[in-house]
Amino acid sequence: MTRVKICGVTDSTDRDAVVAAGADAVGVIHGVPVDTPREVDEETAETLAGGVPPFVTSVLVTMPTTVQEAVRRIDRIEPDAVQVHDGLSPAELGALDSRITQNIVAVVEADAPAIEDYAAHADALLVDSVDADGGGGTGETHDWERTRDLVDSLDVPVVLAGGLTPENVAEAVEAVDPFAVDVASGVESSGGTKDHDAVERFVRNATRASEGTV
Ligand SMILES: O=C(O)c1ccccc1NCC(=O)[C@H](O)[C@H](O)COP(=O)(O)O
Repeated sequence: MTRVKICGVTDSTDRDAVVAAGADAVGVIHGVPVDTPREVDEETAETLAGGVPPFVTSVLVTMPTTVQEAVRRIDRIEPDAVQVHDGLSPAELGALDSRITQNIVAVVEADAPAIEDYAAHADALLVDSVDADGGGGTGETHDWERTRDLVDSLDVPVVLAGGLTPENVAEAVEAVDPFAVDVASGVESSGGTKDHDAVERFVRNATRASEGTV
């Protein structure tokens, strides 16, 4: 069963629509030193994460430069899980793990070196297409074959992200068989605003593909 994370919600209307569509996880982006319409301020991140109901996972997506910075953010926002893009080494992820109760999702590029080191210090890996500044939300796909190899070889759950849409997610699920799929720009009507119909189609198409009912 492939789970679904919808990333980069910026208001409660979109958050609630994502939950109503049946997503397993809702991503809230805060503390990223890149220009993105999906980032919210700390107070909004706290409110959005706090409004995610039981049995759905709130995920803080962030790019800390130190463990201390990450801990402070997580303590304030109190998400169910944290997704760390860039900035922290595998050893620093291990240090972070010892200071928080949340699961850590480490973001890697499919062809990055030392992926096994990140896997050893994280609860899950998210394989993404990353821009020059290390940020996500690129809308670009990457080599799904490589991600499929990681699914087969690693012990941790592997999440597929990057350029997914309601139209290609079924093919992606069939090709990679990931633990979860993740999307941000592919289900938007404009930057930072979710298209609720696209969110529903994404969740439906991912779920049906993983159940083999496409
Ligand atoms: O989405 C962003 O703008 C972003 C910026 C900086 C760090 C992370 C970001 N997104 C994280 C995600 O988990 C996205 O869902 C993932 O990168 C896929 O994005 P997309 O290709 O737009 O579906």
